[in-house]
Amino acid sequence: MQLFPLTARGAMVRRRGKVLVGPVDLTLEGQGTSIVIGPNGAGKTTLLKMLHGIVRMNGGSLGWTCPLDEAQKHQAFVFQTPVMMRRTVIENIAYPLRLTGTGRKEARALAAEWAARVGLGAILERQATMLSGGERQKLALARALVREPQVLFLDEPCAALDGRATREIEEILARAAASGTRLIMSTHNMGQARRLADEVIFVLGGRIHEFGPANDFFAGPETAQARAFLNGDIVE
Ligand SMILES: Nc1ncnc2c1ncn2[C@@H]1O[C@H](COP(=O)(O)OP(=O)(O)OP(=O)(O)O)[C@@H](O)[C@H]1O
Repeated sequence: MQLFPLTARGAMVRRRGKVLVGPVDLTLEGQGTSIVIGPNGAGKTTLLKMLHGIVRMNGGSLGWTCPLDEAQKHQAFVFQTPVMMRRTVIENIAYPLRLTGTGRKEARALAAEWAARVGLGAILERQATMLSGGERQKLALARALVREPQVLFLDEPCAALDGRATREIEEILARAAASGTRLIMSTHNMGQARRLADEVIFVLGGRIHEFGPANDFFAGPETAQARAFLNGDIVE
Protein backbone atom coordinates (compact mmCIF):
# COMPACT_ATOMS: atom_id res chain seq x y z
CA MET A 1 0.00 0.00 0.00
CA GLN A 2 1.21 3.46 -0.88
CA LEU A 3 0.68 5.89 2.03
CA PHE A 4 1.75 9.05 0.24
CA PRO A 5 1.02 11.82 -0.41
CA LEU A 6 0.83 13.09 3.15
CA THR A 7 -1.31 16.19 3.21
CA ALA A 8 -1.51 18.74 6.01
CA ARG A 9 -4.12 21.48 5.80
CA GLY A 10 -4.12 24.26 8.37
CA ALA A 11 -2.55 21.79 10.80
CA MET A 12 -1.84 23.37 14.16
CA VAL A 13 -0.40 22.47 17.56
CA ARG A 14 -1.07 24.84 20.43
CA ARG A 15 -0.04 24.44 24.06
CA ARG A 16 -0.92 26.77 26.93
CA GLY A 17 -2.31 29.32 24.54
CA LYS A 18 0.86 29.42 22.43
CA VAL A 19 1.04 28.22 18.85
CA LEU A 20 4.00 25.84 18.63
CA VAL A 21 3.40 24.77 15.04
CA GLY A 22 1.14 25.96 12.29
CA PRO A 23 -0.95 26.57 10.53
CA VAL A 24 0.87 24.16 8.23
CA ASP A 25 -0.19 23.50 4.65
CA LEU A 26 2.06 20.89 3.14
CA THR A 27 1.95 18.03 0.68
CA LEU A 28 4.72 15.47 0.88
CA GLU A 29 5.12 13.06 -2.00
CA GLY A 30 6.39 9.52 -1.65
CA GLN A 31 9.93 9.92 -2.96
CA GLY A 32 13.23 11.09 -1.53
CA THR A 33 14.53 12.53 1.70
CA SER A 34 13.05 15.64 3.30
CA ILE A 35 15.26 17.52 5.70
CA VAL A 36 13.70 19.83 8.28
CA ILE A 37 15.92 22.74 9.27
CA GLY A 38 15.46 25.97 11.21
CA PRO A 39 16.63 27.82 14.30
CA ASN A 40 16.44 26.39 17.85
CA GLY A 41 12.89 26.33 19.09
CA ALA A 42 11.43 26.91 15.62
CA GLY A 43 9.19 23.87 16.03
CA LYS A 44 11.05 21.16 14.10
CA THR A 45 10.52 18.45 16.70
CA THR A 46 6.86 19.33 17.16
CA LEU A 47 6.34 19.40 13.38
CA LEU A 48 7.85 15.91 12.97
CA LYS A 49 5.76 14.53 15.82
CA MET A 50 2.65 16.15 14.38
CA LEU A 51 3.26 14.63 10.94
CA HIS A 52 3.87 11.25 12.58
CA GLY A 53 0.62 11.64 14.49
CA ILE A 54 1.91 11.50 18.05
CA VAL A 55 0.95 14.99 19.24
CA ARG A 56 -2.59 16.21 19.64
CA MET A 57 -3.52 18.76 16.98
CA ASN A 58 -5.63 21.78 17.82
CA GLY A 59 -6.82 22.56 14.36
CA GLY A 60 -6.63 21.60 10.72
CA SER A 61 -6.17 18.14 9.34
CA LEU A 62 -3.58 15.58 8.43
CA GLY A 63 -4.20 12.82 5.98
CA TRP A 64 -2.55 9.89 4.25
CA THR A 65 -4.12 7.87 1.46
CA CYS A 66 -5.44 5.50 4.13
CA PRO A 67 -6.88 5.88 7.65
CA LEU A 68 -4.42 7.24 10.24
CA ASP A 69 -4.31 4.02 12.29
CA GLU A 70 -3.47 2.02 9.18
CA ALA A 71 -0.82 4.58 8.18
CA GLN A 72 0.71 4.33 11.67
CA LYS A 73 1.67 0.71 11.01
CA HIS A 74 3.94 1.76 8.16
CA GLN A 75 5.76 4.55 9.99
CA ALA A 76 8.61 4.65 12.48
CA PHE A 77 10.22 7.44 14.49
CA VAL A 78 13.79 7.72 15.75
CA PHE A 79 14.23 10.18 18.60
CA GLN A 80 17.25 12.30 19.39
CA THR A 81 17.90 10.28 22.57
CA PRO A 82 16.50 6.81 21.96
CA VAL A 83 15.30 4.79 24.92
CA MET A 84 16.98 1.42 25.34
CA MET A 85 15.16 -1.48 26.94
CA ARG A 86 17.18 -3.23 29.66
CA ARG A 87 17.72 -6.16 27.38
CA THR A 88 20.31 -7.27 24.85
CA VAL A 89 20.91 -5.61 21.49
CA ILE A 90 19.21 -8.42 19.59
CA GLU A 91 16.20 -8.42 21.91
CA ASN A 92 15.79 -4.66 21.51
CA ILE A 93 15.75 -4.97 17.74
CA ALA A 94 13.46 -8.02 17.75
CA TYR A 95 10.98 -6.39 20.14
CA PRO A 96 8.84 -4.42 17.63
CA LEU A 97 8.47 -7.58 15.54
CA ARG A 98 7.42 -9.59 18.58
CA LEU A 99 4.84 -6.89 19.36
CA THR A 100 3.27 -7.33 15.94
CA GLY A 101 3.12 -11.09 16.23
CA THR A 102 6.28 -12.39 14.58
CA GLY A 103 7.49 -15.65 16.14
CA ARG A 104 10.56 -15.55 18.38
CA LYS A 105 12.89 -17.42 16.06
CA GLU A 106 12.03 -15.39 12.98
CA ALA A 107 12.15 -12.13 14.93
CA ARG A 108 15.63 -12.96 16.24
CA ALA A 109 16.85 -13.92 12.78
CA LEU A 110 15.62 -10.65 11.29
CA ALA A 111 17.01 -8.70 14.23
CA ALA A 112 20.43 -10.30 13.76
CA GLU A 113 20.32 -9.40 10.07
CA TRP A 114 19.51 -5.76 10.82
CA ALA A 115 22.08 -5.59 13.61
CA ALA A 116 24.71 -6.67 11.07
CA ARG A 117 23.50 -4.08 8.56
CA VAL A 118 23.96 -1.25 11.05
CA GLY A 119 27.31 -2.54 12.29
CA LEU A 120 26.19 -4.11 15.59
CA GLY A 121 26.55 -7.71 14.43
CA ALA A 122 29.45 -8.40 16.80
CA ILE A 123 27.64 -7.28 19.95
CA LEU A 124 24.24 -8.95 19.67
CA GLU A 125 24.24 -10.13 23.27
CA ARG A 126 25.46 -6.92 24.87
CA GLN A 127 23.08 -5.08 27.20
CA ALA A 128 21.68 -2.17 25.22
CA THR A 129 21.96 0.15 28.22
CA MET A 130 25.75 -0.30 28.06
CA LEU A 131 26.08 1.01 24.50
CA SER A 132 27.79 4.24 23.44
CA GLY A 133 25.76 7.09 21.95
CA GLY A 134 26.57 6.08 18.38
CA GLU A 135 25.75 2.42 19.03
CA ARG A 136 22.46 3.39 20.64
CA GLN A 137 21.50 5.41 17.60
CA LYS A 138 22.42 2.51 15.31
CA LEU A 139 20.31 0.22 17.44
CA ALA A 140 17.43 2.70 17.25
CA LEU A 141 17.76 2.72 13.45
CA ALA A 142 17.81 -1.08 13.24
CA ARG A 143 14.81 -1.27 15.58
CA ALA A 144 12.93 1.17 13.35
CA LEU A 145 13.99 -0.33 10.00
CA VAL A 146 13.38 -3.96 10.96
CA ARG A 147 9.65 -3.30 10.54
CA GLU A 148 10.34 -2.06 7.01
CA PRO A 149 8.45 1.20 7.42
CA GLN A 150 7.44 3.14 4.34
CA VAL A 151 8.40 6.33 6.10
CA LEU A 152 10.94 6.94 8.84
CA PHE A 153 10.88 10.16 10.84
CA LEU A 154 14.12 11.14 12.58
CA ASP A 155 14.62 13.97 15.03
CA GLU A 156 18.26 15.09 15.11
CA PRO A 157 19.58 11.52 15.12
CA CYS A 158 23.23 12.62 15.13
CA ALA A 159 22.99 15.57 17.53
CA ALA A 160 25.26 14.15 20.21
CA LEU A 161 27.54 12.03 18.03
CA ASP A 162 31.14 12.37 16.90
CA GLY A 163 32.14 12.61 13.24
CA ARG A 164 32.73 8.92 12.73
CA ALA A 165 29.40 7.83 14.22
CA THR A 166 27.67 10.57 12.25
CA ARG A 167 29.22 9.30 9.01
CA GLU A 168 28.19 5.73 9.80
CA ILE A 169 24.62 6.79 10.59
CA GLU A 170 24.49 8.79 7.36
CA GLU A 171 25.60 5.71 5.43
CA ILE A 172 22.80 3.67 6.99
CA LEU A 173 20.30 6.41 6.15
CA ALA A 174 21.54 6.75 2.58
CA ARG A 175 21.15 3.00 2.09
CA ALA A 176 17.64 3.05 3.57
CA ALA A 177 16.73 5.92 1.26
CA ALA A 178 18.23 4.15 -1.76
CA SER A 179 16.13 1.07 -1.01
CA GLY A 180 12.99 3.19 -1.00
CA THR A 181 12.41 4.23 2.62
CA ARG A 182 10.99 7.73 2.75
CA LEU A 183 13.04 9.78 5.26
CA ILE A 184 11.78 12.92 6.97
CA MET A 185 14.47 14.19 9.30
CA SER A 186 15.49 17.26 11.24
CA THR A 187 19.08 18.32 11.69
CA HIS A 188 21.14 21.23 12.95
CA ASN A 189 24.05 20.15 10.83
CA MET A 190 23.98 22.00 7.49
CA GLY A 191 26.65 19.75 6.00
CA GLN A 192 24.46 16.79 6.80
CA ALA A 193 21.40 18.56 5.38
CA ARG A 194 23.25 19.17 2.10
CA ARG A 195 24.49 15.58 1.94
CA LEU A 196 21.14 13.92 2.57
CA ALA A 197 18.38 16.24 1.44
CA ASP A 198 16.36 15.91 -1.73
CA GLU A 199 13.98 18.49 -0.41
CA VAL A 200 14.21 21.07 2.37
CA ILE A 201 11.53 22.16 4.83
CA PHE A 202 12.73 25.40 6.45
CA VAL A 203 10.81 26.07 9.65
CA LEU A 204 10.61 29.44 11.35
CA GLY A 205 8.31 30.44 14.20
CA GLY A 206 6.35 27.20 13.91
CA ARG A 207 5.54 27.75 10.25
CA ILE A 208 6.96 26.39 7.05
CA HIS A 209 8.85 29.33 5.72
CA GLU A 210 10.33 27.68 2.64
CA PHE A 211 9.77 24.29 1.07
CA GLY A 212 11.30 22.93 -2.09
CA PRO A 213 14.09 21.01 -3.83
CA ALA A 214 17.31 20.99 -1.81
CA ASN A 215 19.48 22.08 -4.75
CA ASP A 216 17.41 25.20 -5.27
CA PHE A 217 17.25 25.98 -1.58
CA PHE A 218 20.98 25.73 -0.98
CA ALA A 219 21.88 27.49 -4.23
CA GLY A 220 19.56 30.41 -3.58
CA PRO A 221 17.01 30.52 -0.78
CA GLU A 222 14.03 32.69 -1.60
CA THR A 223 13.66 34.54 1.66
CA ALA A 224 15.98 36.81 3.62
CA GLN A 225 15.46 34.68 6.72
CA ALA A 226 16.59 31.49 5.02
CA ARG A 227 19.59 33.29 3.54
CA ALA A 228 20.50 34.60 6.98
CA PHE A 229 20.06 31.15 8.51
CA LEU A 230 22.38 29.57 5.93
CA ASN A 231 24.90 32.32 6.64
CA GLY A 232 24.90 31.31 10.30
CA ASP A 233 23.25 34.54 11.43
CA ILE A 234 20.80 34.55 14.32
CA VAL A 235 17.28 34.31 12.89
CA GLU A 236 14.14 34.92 14.92
N1 LIG B 1 4.52 20.44 25.42
C1 LIG B 1 4.92 21.70 25.29
N2 LIG B 1 4.34 22.69 25.99
C2 LIG B 1 4.72 23.97 25.85
N3 LIG B 1 5.70 24.37 25.02
C3 LIG B 1 6.33 23.44 24.31
C4 LIG B 1 5.99 22.05 24.39
N4 LIG B 1 6.79 21.37 23.54
C5 LIG B 1 7.60 22.27 22.96
N5 LIG B 1 7.33 23.52 23.42
C6 LIG B 1 7.96 24.79 22.93
O1 LIG B 1 7.63 24.89 21.56
C7 LIG B 1 8.68 25.47 20.79
C8 LIG B 1 9.08 24.53 19.67
O2 LIG B 1 9.74 23.41 20.19
P1 LIG B 1 10.40 22.27 19.30
O3 LIG B 1 11.11 21.34 20.23
O4 LIG B 1 9.40 21.71 18.40
O5 LIG B 1 11.45 23.12 18.46
P2 LIG B 1 12.77 22.65 17.70
O6 LIG B 1 12.84 23.47 16.45
O7 LIG B 1 12.78 21.18 17.57
O8 LIG B 1 13.89 23.11 18.69
P3 LIG B 1 15.40 22.59 18.84
O9 LIG B 1 16.07 22.89 17.55
O10 LIG B 1 15.91 23.43 19.96
O11 LIG B 1 15.30 21.14 19.17
C9 LIG B 1 9.78 25.75 21.79
O12 LIG B 1 9.68 27.10 22.18
C10 LIG B 1 9.46 24.82 22.96
O13 LIG B 1 9.95 25.34 24.17
